[in-house]
Amino acid sequence: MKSSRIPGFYNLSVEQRRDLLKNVLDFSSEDLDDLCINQPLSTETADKMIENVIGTFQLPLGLGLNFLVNGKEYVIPMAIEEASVVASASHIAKIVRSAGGFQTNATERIMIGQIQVIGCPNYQVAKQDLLDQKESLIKAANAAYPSIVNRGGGAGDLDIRILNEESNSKYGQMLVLHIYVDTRDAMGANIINTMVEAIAPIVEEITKGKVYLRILSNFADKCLARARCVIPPDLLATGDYSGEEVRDGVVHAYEFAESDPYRAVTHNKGIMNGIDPVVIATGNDWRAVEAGAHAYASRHGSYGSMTKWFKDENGNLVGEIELPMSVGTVGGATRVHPLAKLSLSIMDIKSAKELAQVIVAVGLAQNLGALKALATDGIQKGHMALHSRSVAIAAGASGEMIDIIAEKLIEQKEIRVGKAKELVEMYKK
Ligand SMILES: CC(C)(COP(=O)([O-])OP(=O)([O-])OC[C@H]1O[C@@H](n2cnc3c(N)ncnc32)[C@H](O)[C@@H]1OP(=O)([O-])[O-])[C@@H](O)C(=O)NCCC(=O)NCCSC(=O)C[C@@](C)(O)CC(=O)[O-]
Ligand SMILES: NC(=O)C1=CN([C@@H]2O[C@H](COP(=O)(O)OP(=O)(O)OC[C@H]3O[C@@H](n4cnc5c(N)ncnc54)[C@H](OP(=O)(O)O)[C@@H]3O)[C@@H](O)[C@H]2O)C=CC1
Repeated sequence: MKSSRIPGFYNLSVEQRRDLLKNVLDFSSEDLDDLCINQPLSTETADKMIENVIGTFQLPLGLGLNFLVNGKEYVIPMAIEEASVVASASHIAKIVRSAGGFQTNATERIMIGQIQVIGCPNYQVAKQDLLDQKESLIKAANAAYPSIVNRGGGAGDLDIRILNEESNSKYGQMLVLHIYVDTRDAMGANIINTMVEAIAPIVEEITKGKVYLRILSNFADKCLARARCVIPPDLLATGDYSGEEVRDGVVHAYEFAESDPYRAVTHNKGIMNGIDPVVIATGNDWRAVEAGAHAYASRHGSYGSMTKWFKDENGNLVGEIELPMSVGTVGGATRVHPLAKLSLSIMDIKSAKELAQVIVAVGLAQNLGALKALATDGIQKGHMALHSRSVAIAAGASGEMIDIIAEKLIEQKEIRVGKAKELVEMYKK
């Protein structure tokens, strides 16, 4: 990829955008047309993916542009129904690339499997007996899934917790075994679930208790991805607002989210506006990512911001994000849904670790996009202007009428379906 900076991409027609993409990314016309125009997910494939299929459900697939992450150019496929998200991500990526781009890193991709044991005659003894058998339990887990070991991953460690030990606890005692598994480029749910189910009988034998749940934990706090950006204030100036004013507004917005869960939830929704579309476009499990991200935002006891924004000693705006990111470049639907394969090739992603880092960079950009708008003109100006086309369609506009009605809604500063219906009726007369 030469550059992800493609000015005015949004002014082109969909066909022109596809043509440009073919040139930039070296895709054959047939490949792209097959995926985008001809049925991208066939009913036959869909019928094999889930149950009781009657069809497929489509979402718009747009491209987040201008992303520079660790010095590499990325065009980011985003599958989302909400207007202004893709524009906003591209807008901030354009600013951040002028400041050197996003810097990212990630931990090893260690996922956690849980085994719940109830009714141990002595929980402390059971815990010690399991720890004494640690090596053989890990060996048994790996024997249940040798291919992940051959790929350089597999179970590497375990630990034990006893829950509800206090005598006044509302619930009964239970022992929980955590097994830590490097799942390489897979999200790893099936790998982990196979392992925990395989070792459960051995755990029962050792603890003399009864095993109930054996399942992956979506609180993937050992599979983290991080992104950071440092932006000189002059790059943030907009309209009548100086860069310093925008920077300070963003920092105040962060402090609001950190101080108030009512604001933190909305703030974090804005972050997931960027994260979910990439997770969906790559065929990953967005429920797993959502659950993990919100739990991580509560890890200090109260629900807070998934990002951090502050002013550094040189007056720059610094943004940081760290989230669990249990995504894969293999497994699940990543290699089944044709558009997921296309999305991974558009980004030229080589590993799950790389994908995780790009995703959190998009989340950080999206958060700044929303905060910059909120701290200056307000969200309605940019967001509703772009949403006006959906409002026109909802009111019954079609074809060339859509843009005409949308423009009138913006002009008259009344972007709502009732008004659009009136305009559609007038247009038809
Ligand atoms: C919408 C913008 C970007 C306009 O912002 P602007 O300053 O008018 O943009 P611009 O015309 O100066 O263009 C700057 C760049 O933005 C991109 N861009 C600009 N327009 C387009 C377009 N039509 N299509 C595609 N890309 C577009 C494009 O990259 C362009 O560069 P160029 O290529 O021209 O050199 C800005 O107003 C914005 O970012 N607003 C925020 C939008 C947002 O956050 N939407 C999310 C929905 S609201 C929500 O759900 C979350 C929230 C808000 O509640 C979260 C929270 O509370 O924290
Ligand atoms: N709580 C949750 O989140 C749950 C989620 N799920 C679902 O599980 C699915 C994800 O499970 P997952 O185990 O990732 O997927 P899969 O079992 O579909 O795929 C993983 C397999 O891909 C193969 N593989 C090929 N190349 C690599 C590589 N480089 N690194 C790692 N593995 C590779 C491996 O098999 P081999 O070595 O044999 O080739 C590996 O076992 C998702 O669909 C998710 O929705 C399911 C249950 C619970």
